[in-house]
Amino acid sequence: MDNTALLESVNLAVGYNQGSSRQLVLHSKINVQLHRGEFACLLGPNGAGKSTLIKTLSGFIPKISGNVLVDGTHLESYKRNQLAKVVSVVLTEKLQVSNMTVFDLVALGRTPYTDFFGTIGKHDKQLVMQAINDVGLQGFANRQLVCMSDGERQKAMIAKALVQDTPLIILDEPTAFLDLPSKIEIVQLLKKLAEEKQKGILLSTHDLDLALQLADKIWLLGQGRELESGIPEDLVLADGFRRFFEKEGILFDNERGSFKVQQKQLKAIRVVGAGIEYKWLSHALNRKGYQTTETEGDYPQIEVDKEANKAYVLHQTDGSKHELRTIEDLLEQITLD
Ligand SMILES: Nc1ncnc2c1ncn2[C@@H]1O[C@H](COP(=O)(O)OP(=O)(O)OP(=O)(O)O)[C@@H](O)[C@H]1O
Repeated sequence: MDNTALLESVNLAVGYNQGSSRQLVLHSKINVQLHRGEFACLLGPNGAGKSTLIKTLSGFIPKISGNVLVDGTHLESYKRNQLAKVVSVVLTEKLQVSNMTVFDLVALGRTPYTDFFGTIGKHDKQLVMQAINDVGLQGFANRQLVCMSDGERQKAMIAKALVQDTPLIILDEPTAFLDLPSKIEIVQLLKKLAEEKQKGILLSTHDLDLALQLADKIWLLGQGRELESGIPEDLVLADGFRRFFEKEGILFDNERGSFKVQQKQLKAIRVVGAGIEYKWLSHALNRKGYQTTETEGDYPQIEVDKEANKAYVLHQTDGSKHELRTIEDLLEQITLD
């Protein structure tokens, strides 16, 4: 099996040339690899340099130094049309082609395979319609892009990348304008393409939760830090998300794999029980500033008693007892007492 990485950076420095002698170097010594069949997500806070890295890896902006290899060959050695058969790129810039239809835009993805006049054949048309369906834009083929929402246009751009039929696909925040079900659909579709067609797919995203669930590899980028890459679980265990994302008052919960807002927890309360009711009751109490504990003490106690159909039994420190059906009623009762 060919083990050459589809995309590789070697001591890559990325940034911007500002005038004749000034350079803004955002990151240097980036060494990463993306292999066939791999679905990688690039994550990092705002301004970390994700778009800059994506644009450098896909040849849209020049590197500062180091090398980018695409399928083992230096990026600069590719002729434009050759490169278009190896890598398709979806950037976030707003489209300037507003009087085009979805079909016309997606069909542009076939350009590397068409003749001098850009004529597209029956097979190309089928691929275009298939890609339009794959991204969930059934019925939109003849719609003008100007008459579509940002999310729909974003799906059309992804369809264009799909019909380009390249082994490597690089996308900069492709799900930024999509609603949650569409985000999941698109990310799943890209993951499936990586798996089934052995493509290498790299996307930058702020959807940490989706990346944790679906990425084969995560690349973490932060300001002034070296890029760290690995499988999601190893990065969590190495405190990667804490180091790259935590801010004052916002904590990454390594157990759950998600962020939580740090609340001032002043009052202790004992919670006894199990199951989903127990989990969401603790959630509500933490949100209201209670520190929940399972240890007995001189503070109120709540039993989660779903079986007996009373749901929540509150024992106050003065000996009073209240049986409540919802968490909302319970929170009100605690405040009243
Ligand atoms: N053309 C440019 N010239 C100079 N500096 C730039 C240019 N484009 C971006 N920058 C700067 O480079 C840094 C990284 O920007 P970049 O867009 O790569 O970050 P990002 O991680 O993609 O951020 P976000 O999550 O907000 O999209 C920022 O400080 C930005 O201001």
